[in-house]
Amino acid sequence: MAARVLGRAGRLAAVVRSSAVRLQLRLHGSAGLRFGSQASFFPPLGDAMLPSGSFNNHVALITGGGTGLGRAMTATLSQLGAQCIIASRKLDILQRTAEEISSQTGNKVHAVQCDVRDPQAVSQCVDQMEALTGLPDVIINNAAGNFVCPSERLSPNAWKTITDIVLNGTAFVTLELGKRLIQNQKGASFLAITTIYAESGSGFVVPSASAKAGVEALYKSLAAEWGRYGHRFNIIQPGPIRTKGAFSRLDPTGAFEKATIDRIPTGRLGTPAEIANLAAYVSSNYASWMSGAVIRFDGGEYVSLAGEFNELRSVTPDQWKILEAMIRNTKGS
Ligand SMILES: CCCCC/C=C\CC/C=C/C=C/C(=O)SCCNC(=O)CCNC(=O)[C@H](O)C(C)(C)COP(=O)(O)OP(=O)(O)OC[C@H]1O[C@@H](n2cnc3c(N)ncnc32)[C@H](O)[C@@H]1OP(=O)(O)O
Ligand SMILES: NC(=O)C1=CN([C@@H]2O[C@H](COP(=O)(O)OP(=O)(O)OC[C@H]3O[C@@H](n4cnc5c(N)ncnc54)[C@H](OP(=O)(O)O)[C@@H]3O)[C@@H](O)[C@H]2O)C=CC1
Repeated sequence: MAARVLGRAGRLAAVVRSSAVRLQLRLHGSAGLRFGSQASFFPPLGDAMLPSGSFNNHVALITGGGTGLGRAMTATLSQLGAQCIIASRKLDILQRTAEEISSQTGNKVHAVQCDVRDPQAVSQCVDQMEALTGLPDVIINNAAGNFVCPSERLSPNAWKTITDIVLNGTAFVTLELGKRLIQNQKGASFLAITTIYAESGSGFVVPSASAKAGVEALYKSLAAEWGRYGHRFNIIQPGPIRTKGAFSRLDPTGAFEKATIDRIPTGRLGTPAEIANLAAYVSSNYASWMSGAVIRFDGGEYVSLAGEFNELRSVTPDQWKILEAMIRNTKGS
């Protein structure tokens, strides 16, 4: 019996060896299980998750709240009762978003122009906010700038532009509000939106990776320092979620979308409504014991990219029979 199995394994191994070049186990080819079909196991839900009224009597500031993920977070917080202030450079876009969300939720959304790179503009934005709503209970640092670019093509101003928006902008908003909140003895939840590559680093988005890593250090540090003032600091690292702002600058031709989805274990991109629900939870009183947390929200993309053997997902059951036979057939080292 054992001899028969070994004989069969030997023949299978010979087949593998003789066609090694042709077969190459097609690790990167289309012979393996197609990824993406598993998305049906993980359908995104769009409704607000928290009980209605969870943010009644709360004021929330969302930077970059006029578009993309910031807009979705604003819509969810507003639906849950918050009075929101959205701030960024383009007042016309902010005003349109504010009107649309207000008319849907019945809760006021204020639009305030602010370039977060300019500390004076940030201070004026907070003045305006204090006059409109008072100081906020919830601050979401979501504004960002990014584009893919080989690092040897980056000018000093390109580097400065991204790091100014992402790291300095987040710091200016956080410090200005933090100081005023401390002075007024008012607690607050601060949330920063970073990326999964803030942790790993990534080529071709080096200013963004460096600045987002700085944001994470800032928020973890302040979580430790400012808990005594009633302030919580948390971080969400999103994986790919389709927005015009991100995809037009990171994958302008759409050439990388399929490969991106193929490596995500849940088989799909995230949705703005999903991250909005997470941001709402983290910013709510239901999460009052959460501080200093870094929450990766990426459908499994990070671990999928990290594991050295994960490409073996492409090996078919028939190929596994051959591989297993070869491995079992090996004697000694
Ligand atoms: C499906 C697969 C792929 C998708 C993967 C998706 C997710 C994976 C993880 C994603 C992480 C996402 C992180 C993000 O942050 S996405 C957010 C993107 N949104 C934005 O960027 C919105 C705001 N952006 C802007 O306003 C501009 O793009 C800006 C950042 C360039 C800033 O605008 P502005 O202040 O007007 O700056 P400019 O004067 O235009 O430029 C300043 C400086 O930069 C140089 N520069 C601009 N663009 C490029 C480029 N494409 N390449 C190289 N250099 C560039 C520009 O020339 C200036 O430098 P000078 O030296 O010439 O002065
Ligand atoms: N979508 C994705 O797949 C991912 C997104 N992220 C992060 O999510 C967040 C939202 O990105 P997303 O919604 O996709 O992209 P958007 O481009 O839609 O959002 C970026 C926002 O930042 C604002 N902004 C840019 N520069 C400034 C500035 N100098 N001052 C004030 N506001 C500014 C923009 O408004 P305006 O132009 O009016 O200033 C815009 O509303 C970002 O932090 C991004 O890094 C992270 C990982 C993945």
